[in-house]
Amino acid sequence: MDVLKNFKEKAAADLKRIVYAEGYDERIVQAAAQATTEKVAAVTILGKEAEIKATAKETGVDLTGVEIIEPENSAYITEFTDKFYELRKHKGISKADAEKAIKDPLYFGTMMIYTDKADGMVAGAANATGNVLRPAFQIVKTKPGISTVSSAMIMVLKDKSFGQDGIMVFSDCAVNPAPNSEQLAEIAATTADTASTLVNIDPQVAMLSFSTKGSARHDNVDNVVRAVKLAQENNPDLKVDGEMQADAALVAAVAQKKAPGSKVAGQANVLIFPDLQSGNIGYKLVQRLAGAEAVGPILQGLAAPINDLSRGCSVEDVVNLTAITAVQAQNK
Ligand SMILES: CC(C)(COP(=O)(O)OP(=O)(O)OC[C@H]1O[C@@H](n2cnc3c(N)ncnc32)[C@H](O)[C@@H]1OP(=O)(O)O)[C@@H](O)C(=O)NCCC(=O)NCCS
Ligand SMILES: CC(=O)OP(=O)(O)O
Repeated sequence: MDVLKNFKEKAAADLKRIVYAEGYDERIVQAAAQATTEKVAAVTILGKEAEIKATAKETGVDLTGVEIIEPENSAYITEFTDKFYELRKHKGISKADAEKAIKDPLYFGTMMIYTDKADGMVAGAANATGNVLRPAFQIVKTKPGISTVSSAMIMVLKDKSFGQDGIMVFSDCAVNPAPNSEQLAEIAATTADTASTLVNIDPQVAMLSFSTKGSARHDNVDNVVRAVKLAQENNPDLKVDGEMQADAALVAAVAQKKAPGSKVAGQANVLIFPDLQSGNIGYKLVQRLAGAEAVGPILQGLAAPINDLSRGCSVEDVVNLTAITAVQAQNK
């Protein structure tokens, strides 16, 4: 299964408008040209028009068909400022604070989505994750029924014996530093949904720990044990089990010894990490040491698709995440 080709084909079938907030980054300008040529999305770049055009010239890319908006000089400033002020005035912000925030391309781009001027946003090539997340949390907020936004990484492994034909989904690798049991249980269910709707995986969810079925005792283990119970109770049809170590989740022979009788152990294709330290470190190790392609982080649970890039991203990574964001917008 060529996952990324699938996303691009789906995106091209019903073109969505995706905003790039970081027009000052060369990779973003190149990606805008590529995504437009490949018909992955209709792209709007935010930033200084003269600078963006100069970057395009220097890097030899053609921006025909790409929309460029300068937030500071945009006709939308008053509308966006008023809307943002209404959304955040209970937090004590002034109109001047609202206008200052809205001139930041990350807030401006998020407000374009909120006001239906765009379908999704991709940012984070030049910004830390927190900067991309804050406007999303403050403006578009969560989908009905979801309280915690989290993230999924689609891992395309070289060894096709793992996951579903080498495809696995990891979470949470980007958002919640220390999820409690309720949040972990919700992250498990949301990630299973992402796995089935975005990559057509029949989810088998392992909730990871340094303990398998009571082999170790610690408060951190108890947090995962409670999360497993909640995830099972709240989603009776979901194949979810734990707490288990990564080897028990992935290797049938180990699963037989450590978690006999588990319907998930040994064949997990969705891995839920107990916290952000393990999740972020875990995906980067698999990416760098096992040569896996790591697509994401894809934000899940937001009311509209906004996705964060790693600052180490390539132009191809930006185009791939654009395709995924566009497909999320189609599924919205
Ligand atoms: C996500 C993050 C930016 C939240 O920032 P914060 O300033 O600590 O969060 P706050 O507690 O002040 O919350 C800000 C708002 O976001 C909301 N929020 C925070 N986390 C949320 C979540 N997971 N889902 C939904 N809303 C969330 C809060 O409810 C709050 O809303 P409000 O202002 O309307 O009351 C922070 O948790 C973070 O930095 N996470 C790690 C990101 C990271 O560095 N990842 C590693 C690299 S990918
Ligand atoms: C997802 C992630 O780790 O992002 P960054 O590398 O930008 O911190």
